[in-house]
Amino acid sequence: MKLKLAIGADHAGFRLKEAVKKHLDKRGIEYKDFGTYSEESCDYPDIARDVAVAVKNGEFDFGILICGTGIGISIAANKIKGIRAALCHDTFSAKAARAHNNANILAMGARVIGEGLACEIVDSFLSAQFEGGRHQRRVDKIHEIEDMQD
Ligand SMILES: O=C(CO)[C@H](O)[C@H](O)COP(=O)(O)O
Repeated sequence: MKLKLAIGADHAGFRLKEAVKKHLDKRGIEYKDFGTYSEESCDYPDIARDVAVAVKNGEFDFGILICGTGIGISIAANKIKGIRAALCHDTFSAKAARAHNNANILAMGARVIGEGLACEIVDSFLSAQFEGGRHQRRVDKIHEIEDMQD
């Protein structure tokens, strides 16, 4: 299956986003860059919203979001119904985020990890498969909680 990704970052994540894009280019993985496009200060919820909505609408298989810590941008993305954004700073968590949580967005903090590790985390996230079974039941329960808010 040919993957299509949505990628976005705030000003703090801009440089790491560019490094991850280069890595995706090398791997021949298609993506759309939702910005930001410079290190000029901006607000991470704006980027999180655009990427999360595009992933939720099925335009992309997965999203990648980067801010300084990865915290704000993942919190914001998780406000979109159907989004399971996972903040990962190690490859084990990135793999588990897909295998157990069926995460559809990977979030990272550019002020926390370097480019090499970030690219390995992206690879781990993209190569893992959701295992279903008991994990599906738990993911369903997450979305039941979401539905309680309507
Ligand atoms: O990590 C972040 C949110 O979780 C932001 O990137 C960070 O808060 C931006 O800070 P500043 O405006 O001081 O560069």
